[in-house]
Amino acid sequence: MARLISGTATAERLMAGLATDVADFSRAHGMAPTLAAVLVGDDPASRIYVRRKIEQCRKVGLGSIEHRHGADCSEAELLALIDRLNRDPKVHGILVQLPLPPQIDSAKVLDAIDPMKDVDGFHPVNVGRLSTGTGGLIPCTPMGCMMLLQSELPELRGKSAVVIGKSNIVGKPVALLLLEQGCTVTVCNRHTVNLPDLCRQADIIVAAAGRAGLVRGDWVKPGAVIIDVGINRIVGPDGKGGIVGDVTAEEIGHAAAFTPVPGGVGPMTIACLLLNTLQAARALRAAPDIRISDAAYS
Ligand SMILES: Nc1nc2c(c(=O)[nH]1)N[C@@H](CN(C=O)c1ccc(C(=O)N[C@@H](CCC(=O)O)C(=O)O)cc1)CN2
Ligand SMILES: [Mg+2]
Repeated sequence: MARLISGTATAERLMAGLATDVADFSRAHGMAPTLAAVLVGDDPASRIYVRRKIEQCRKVGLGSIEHRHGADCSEAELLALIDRLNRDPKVHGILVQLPLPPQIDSAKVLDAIDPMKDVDGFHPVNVGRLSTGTGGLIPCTPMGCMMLLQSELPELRGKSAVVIGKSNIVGKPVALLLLEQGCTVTVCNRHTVNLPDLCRQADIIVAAAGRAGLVRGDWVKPGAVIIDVGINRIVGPDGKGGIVGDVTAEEIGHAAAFTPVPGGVGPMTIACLLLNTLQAARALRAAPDIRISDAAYS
């Protein structure tokens, strides 16, 4: 039977360690690392995720500020808010919950966030740092994927990995992180010719295509490790709603290990966001002199 890699348990352990580190930071600097979470519009899932992020901040002792705007918020208003948060020395991390309403250019908004406060790791400076392996803030879901994968397979050098999905949030950054660890990476999408054959050769499959049950049992090599990033809302034959991943979980008993949905990568996303907020606060404290806006750092 394949081992279940619990994101819920790993996230809890990560949060327990974080609580200690956050307390140390707060004691040393007389202020808690603080996250500003920006929610625009009324997408129900986004509201739940932002609420959870704020709750989890409280659990580990991080400060948090929530900024809510209606669905009719203009791009200019949002950019003005980002500018204020960039300049606010009491804010160490800025997160703009995605997706944004259609009148707002998401790329423009993400580009406006100070890269040192970009705790989602979506700013082009952090994307560039990731692609050159030169540090920066790493996107939360890919970081969570790597932590879960390495808890099962500590040595990744020489392993073959297939990533299904090329999104900026998951597919591309996770492929870069795998490359950095010495994997041979094939980045695919659900239209890739011979996708099942490519998967059958892989030691690692990261499924991030957003298609319920896309990866079937006979696509999986015995002993492979499967990281399922899909979050697909479905209605079962009994009429009840639920969430499933991109992998047909009941068919992969011959894998070595897999992340479940729910309870796999999802909980790690928020834990890694908290970790990034602490990292950002530390980096800002370490480099106060190069920041024109932070006169309050002493
Ligand atoms: N600014 C950002 N926007 C979005 C991100 C992101 O990382 N930054 N990722 C997703 C949403 N997301 C966090 O924001 C997120 C998604 C899912 C989970 C999670 O814990 N999922 C559960 C199951 C789903 C549920 O219960 O509703 C799980 O997998 O166990 C956490 C965070 C898009 N937007
Ligand atoms: Mg948009």
